[in-house]
Amino acid sequence: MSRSPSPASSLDFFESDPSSGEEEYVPRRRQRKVGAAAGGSKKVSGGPNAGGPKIKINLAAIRRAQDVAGAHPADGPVEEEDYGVGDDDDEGYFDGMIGKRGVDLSNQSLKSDHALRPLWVDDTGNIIVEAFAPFAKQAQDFLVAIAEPVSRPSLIHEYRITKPSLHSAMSIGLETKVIIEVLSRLSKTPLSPRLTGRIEEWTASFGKVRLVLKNNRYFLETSVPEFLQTLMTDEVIRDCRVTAEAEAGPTVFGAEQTARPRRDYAIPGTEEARRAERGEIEAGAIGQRNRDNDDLIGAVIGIGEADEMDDEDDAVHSFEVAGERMEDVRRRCKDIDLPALEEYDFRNDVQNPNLDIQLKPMTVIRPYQEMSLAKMFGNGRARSGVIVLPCGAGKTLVGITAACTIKKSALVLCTSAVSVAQWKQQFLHFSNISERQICAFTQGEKEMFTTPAGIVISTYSMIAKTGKRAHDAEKMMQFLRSREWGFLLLDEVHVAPADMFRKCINNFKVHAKLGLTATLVREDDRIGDLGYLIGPKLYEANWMDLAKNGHIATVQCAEVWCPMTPQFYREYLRKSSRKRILLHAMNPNKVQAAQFLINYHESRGDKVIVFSDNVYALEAYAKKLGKSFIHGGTPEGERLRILSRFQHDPQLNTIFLSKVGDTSIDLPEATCLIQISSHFGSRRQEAQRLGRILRAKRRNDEGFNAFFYSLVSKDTQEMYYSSKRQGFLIDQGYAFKVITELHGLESMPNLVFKTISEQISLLEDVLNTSDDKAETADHYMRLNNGKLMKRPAGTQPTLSTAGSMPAVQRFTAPLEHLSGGQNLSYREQNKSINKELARDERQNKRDRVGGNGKDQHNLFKKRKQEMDAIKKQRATGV
Ligand SMILES: Nc1ncnc2c1ncn2[C@@H]1O[C@H](COP(=O)(O)OP(=O)(O)OP(=O)(O)O)[C@@H](O)[C@H]1O
Repeated sequence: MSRSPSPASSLDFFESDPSSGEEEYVPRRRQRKVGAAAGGSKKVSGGPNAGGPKIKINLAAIRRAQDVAGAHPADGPVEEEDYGVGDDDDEGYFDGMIGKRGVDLSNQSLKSDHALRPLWVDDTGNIIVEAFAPFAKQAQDFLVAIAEPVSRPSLIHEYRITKPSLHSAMSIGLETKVIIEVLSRLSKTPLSPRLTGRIEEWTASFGKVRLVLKNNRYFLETSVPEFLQTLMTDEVIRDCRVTAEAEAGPTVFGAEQTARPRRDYAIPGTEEARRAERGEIEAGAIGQRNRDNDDLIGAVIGIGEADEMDDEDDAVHSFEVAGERMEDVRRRCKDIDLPALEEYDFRNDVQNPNLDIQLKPMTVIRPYQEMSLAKMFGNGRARSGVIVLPCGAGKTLVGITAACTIKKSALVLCTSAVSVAQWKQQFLHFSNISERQICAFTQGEKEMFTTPAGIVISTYSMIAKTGKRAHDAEKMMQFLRSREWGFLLLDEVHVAPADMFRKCINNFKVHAKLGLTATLVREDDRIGDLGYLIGPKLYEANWMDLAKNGHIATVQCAEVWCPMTPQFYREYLRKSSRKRILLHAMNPNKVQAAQFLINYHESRGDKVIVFSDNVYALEAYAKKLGKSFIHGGTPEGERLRILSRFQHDPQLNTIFLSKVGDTSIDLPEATCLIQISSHFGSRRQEAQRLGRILRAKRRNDEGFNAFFYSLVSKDTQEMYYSSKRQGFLIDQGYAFKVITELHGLESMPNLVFKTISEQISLLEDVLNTSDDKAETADHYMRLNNGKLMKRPAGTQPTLSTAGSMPAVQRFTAPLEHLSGGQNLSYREQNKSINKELARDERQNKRDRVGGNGKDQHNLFKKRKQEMDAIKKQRATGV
């Protein structure tokens, strides 16, 4: 399945079948482990009752890149991400997993009909799926619900049962008995008692404790007296109790408090909703259908419906906890294995006014969007949790449909002012909400809705801001804090665990929370915190399935190895790590590879985005190759003009973008992406960048492929970071191919840096450049008054950050900033290709209206003649 990189004779290797396992490239970090300590293959012997053959599974080839400790370059600084993300590669979501790595089946015997069953399940909870086996599709639907997908390439998938994954399963209505029974039926070997024991132990207490918001006060509820005892005597939770309640002891409610109905209404935008509207199905029928659907695999292998929760008839004990200690309560409940379930019975909430919002009749949601929402609303209530869908798959519509289902006031948080504008526009586009009912809370807009219920859209940084606020912003915050919200929607929820944003979740009285993301990864250990901050993962789509069905584009990925020139490499080995960054980014062979690929793809009719985190390299490449570029310092008008020309002008087919283009950029025209310098090892950034071409307009053309190239200087630290960055995408099933030679490059006309003297001159430029140019962060933003300033920590660079800033800002800065000296490096851009392009455009315009006299419209000719006559009269006095 894996192969060592070999020279590609030309780009035509992309024509090979992308689904072929043969073509898959396993990154270096994995390769090191293959056949070494990992124990490349394991034997499974047929037991006495097995009757099956002896089977060998090559496990090493499908292990995750993250499993293997790659050599960390001694000089490789790991830069902090935005939002306070640190540098450790950890997988918080997997905390509490049963087994660590690998599938050990040495003591297991095969069932006689094992060939029909798709799963290998070991006693530690690691699962291998044969994606080609009968029932594999149903098995995967089931596994997504009960386990963490670890890696899903074309033929063999890997999952892992973890404590949080079991909690997710329970939260969407699966029962312990069903989980064990279905797993057992799908497994080629009998389940070990150790595994079933663990599953029983870990699911025993789930769903028995609930966190409920009533009349602006939070209560912990349980119907199990021992759990109540544990909660009330726990020192952390005791500390969070509201004192008056503590003295009074817990309240006992009737059984109706925990009744768990089935969903008996249709999710808007679905076929079911349309049939219900036409009166073709009734509520009772919907409830029954959902009962059947909830039994995920029952229809296929004959398991009966899941049992109802057995606590329905018990009395419920509850005590109040302080709203401002919510994070502590949630975390503690998780730590003592009594995770608090948060569900909102919005249909029976009479305290909060209803919001008149529904999807427009023309809005139809896609099957995977419906499936993710069915997990959220499975039992009639709104479960808090996280939905994971690939970039460009339509998370916005999922969020809007959830809001249309709950029909209560909603608060939407996004990462930038651009996203706020996009969310507002999408709400207005897909639903019947009126302008009066929806408002944005950003630096520039601070309107409140005037109706009893409404929607507010804001940014994490706006909400999390500490210190003194402007009067109107403070008033808005008071408004937001003072009321109960039916629904909190968190876009790009992977940012929420960062210190500065956590308070966004705890600051408000919220019933249901939904987090949306494409990349449930962070380079620190905090992704697991989402489990208690928001709720369990409710659904995670398979990127490859969505690509197969044309919902996102099919992408061919490649890593292009560019050898360093001898001169550059000599300096690379001598210099400090900061200078090294510039040297491997500016490697002349890499510039040539970029030029070759741009030419190749432009000639095929592709629109190309070139990403560079390093602004120095970005400008140098773009100027040398005569292309337009955008970074944090590019004025707003110029950005818009370049983006618009990229979309509509057949003459402008390539743009260079810095980090500002990572998110919030919707360019469905783009079909090819080339990365020349990247942000160390961020898996999330790699996936977000790929997301820019997943929306390709032409994705439904037969045989259409988008292309993603990462250019890497060979034998430098870039190679290590590159393989780390690819980890997430490889686990989604993307195969990275290695190109070591671009045939035809040498003979390309106008090849840049062809002679040694040109290369040495470039080297001199790089060596004479100050080390701070090595920074990969695009630290600058342009204010409305045209000045550049350092972007505040924690804010994300976006394509219109400038527009979101106030005209006047007070900030501390060195003296040269007062003289505008800090702009010097950006002044240069005024002479850049961007300016030349603008000049050309003006000239073209003049030519079009006939400024040079040729092809002039008669009207202009006449006007010119009149003006000439007047001038002549004045000059001659006649
Ligand atoms: N059911 C649908 N019907 C019609 N259009 C849809 C549907 N779902 C999504 N889209 C369209 O797909 C495009 C991508 O959607 P959206 O911007 O929500 O993606 P996303 O998942 O948020 O991507 P990213 O993570 O990159 O921001 C949008 O133009 C959106 O209108």
